[in-house]
Amino acid sequence: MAAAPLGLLNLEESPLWGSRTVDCFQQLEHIGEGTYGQVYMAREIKTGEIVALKRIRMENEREGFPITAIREIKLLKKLHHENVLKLKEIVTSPGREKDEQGHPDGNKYRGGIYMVFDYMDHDLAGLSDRPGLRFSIPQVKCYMKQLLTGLHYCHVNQVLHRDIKGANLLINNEGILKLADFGLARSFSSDHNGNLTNRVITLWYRPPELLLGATKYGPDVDMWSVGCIFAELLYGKPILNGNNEPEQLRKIFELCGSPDENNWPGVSKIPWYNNFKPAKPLERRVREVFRTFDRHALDLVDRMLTLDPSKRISAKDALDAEYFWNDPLPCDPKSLPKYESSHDFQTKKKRQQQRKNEEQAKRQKLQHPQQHARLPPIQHSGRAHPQHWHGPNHPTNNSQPTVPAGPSHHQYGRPHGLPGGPNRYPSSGNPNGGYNPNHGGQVGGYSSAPYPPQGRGQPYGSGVPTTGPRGATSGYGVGPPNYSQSSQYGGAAGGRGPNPMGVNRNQQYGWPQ
Ligand SMILES: Nc1ncnc2c1ncn2[C@@H]1O[C@H](COP(=O)(O)OP(=O)(O)OP(=O)(O)O)[C@@H](O)[C@H]1O
Repeated sequence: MAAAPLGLLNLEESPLWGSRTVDCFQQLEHIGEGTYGQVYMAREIKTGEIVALKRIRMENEREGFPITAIREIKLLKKLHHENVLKLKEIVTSPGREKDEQGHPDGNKYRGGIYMVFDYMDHDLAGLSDRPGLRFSIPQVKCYMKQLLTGLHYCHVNQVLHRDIKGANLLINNEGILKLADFGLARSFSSDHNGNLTNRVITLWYRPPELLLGATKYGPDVDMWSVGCIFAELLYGKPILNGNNEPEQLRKIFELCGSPDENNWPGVSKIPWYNNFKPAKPLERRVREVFRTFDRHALDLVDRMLTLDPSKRISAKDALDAEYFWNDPLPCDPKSLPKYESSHDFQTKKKRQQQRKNEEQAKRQKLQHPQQHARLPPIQHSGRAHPQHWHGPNHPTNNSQPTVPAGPSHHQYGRPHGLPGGPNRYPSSGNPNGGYNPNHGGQVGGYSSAPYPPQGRGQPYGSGVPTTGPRGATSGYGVGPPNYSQSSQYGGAAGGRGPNPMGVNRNQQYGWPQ
C-alpha cells in the first residue's frame, strides 16, 4: 500500500487529536473488520460515552502512515453533516519500541493509531440481513432520503465517496443513517482533468463506466451504487451480483441493455468497450424486472441505473423526485423501530457459527445415532459408564450434540469465503485476485483482457466477492414491518440491546498494538 511520510498526517492541526492514548477507552466488543482496520465498540472511561474505534492497519506499512487513512482523516475533518459519520478524534497506543530481535523499531506509529467515531448500532447490510426483517415503504424512503442527503452534501463539497454499499451505511437507534468509510474517497473538482483510478467501489455496486476502464468520472459513480442499493432494498436481494468484472458487466448489460453510441455517446472511446461489448444487442429490462415496484420507485431506480453517467440522476435531483413527495411519505427517523445492534461482520460471524453447529450436530448424529430416550446409551466398551446414565427423565449426554459456546471474543478472524450457505454481501477485499476464467468470463462474448490480478486493498482495487452466488434465504424486501419493537432496546440501557455475540461488555481487553 502506498504510504506517506509521517509529517503528512499533521495531527498538530487539531491540537487535541493524537494527544490521548487508547487507554482512555475500555474495549467492549469487536464489531467490524475491514480491509483497512478492525473496528471496536468502546466506552470512554471518563464520560461513559460509547464510541467506535477503528484501528488503522499498520502491519504492511514499512514506510509510514497508510495513505488511505490519511485521505479518510483529511476528508472527514472537513465534512460535517448529520448524515456523514463524525470523526471525533485520533488516539494512539504506544506499542513496542523494539522488534522481536530487540532492534529499535523505526516506525513511530507502530503501536497503533485509532480513529474515534460516534458509535452506530447497525450497518444497513447487517440490519437488512436479519432473518424475517421487512422494511416498510416509509422506512425505505426515510433511509434513502438520508443517504441521498449525505451524499449530496459530499458531492457539493467535491468529495466522491467511491465505496457506497450497505456495510458502509451506518444507522443508529435514533433512525439516523450516516455515510461511513471514506478510505477510498477523494476530492474532485469539475475542472479537474487528471486521471482517477477505476479500481474503486465494491464490485456489485460498481458502475459500467469504471468496469469499462474510464478514468475520468465524477459523482455519477456514487449514484450508480445508490441505485443498486435502492433496488436491492425493494427487490429483497442484491440485483447485480457478479463474481468478477466480466460477469458483472454482463449482468449490467442484461439488465440495462447494451451500451452503444445512441444511448451513451462516447462509450466506444472508453478503453475496454470493444473487449466487453455484448456480441448481440441486448434490450433494457429494468422496467420489466422491477415491475412490482411502485411507479415512482421504478422511475427513480431507472434514472439511477442509467448506463450513460452524464444522464444518470444526481443526488440533488433524486431528492426532488416524486418518490419522496408522494404518499406514503418517508417516515420520521425518530419513529423507526429500535433493533438489537447488528453489523455485517457480526451477522456473518453468527451465521458461520450457526453453520458450524449444524454441521457438528449432523456429524454427531451420524457417529452416534439417536438413542431411544428411555434406553441407556449404547455401551461401546461392553461396560457401563455410570456417568452416561442419567435415568429415564434426563437426556443422555451422547444423544445431545455438543453445541459450542458462542463465538469467542478472543477470535476475531474475518469470516472469509465461508463454505456454502448464504453470504449476502461481497467483502471489499479481494484475496482471490481478479478475473477467474472458471466463473463466467468469456461468456457472452466478453474477454477478461484488461483485468490484471488485483485487490482492492493496495490502495485501490476491485472488491470482488469472495463467495459465490447468494441464496435469498433471508428475503428482506419491502413488506409490512415485522420487526420486533421490544422495549428492551429503547429505554434506560442507553438504547443498546443485549450483546448479540454473547460477549461480556464489561470485560476489559488489552488493545491490539
Ligand atoms: N462508527 C461505527 N459504529 C459502529 N460500527 C462501525 C462504525 N464504523 C465502522 N463500523 C463497522 O465496521 C465495519 C467496517 O468499518 P469500515 O468500513 O470503516 O472499515 P474498512 O476497513 O474501511 O472496511 P472496508 O473493507 O469496507 O473498506 C462497518 O461495516 C461497520 O459494520
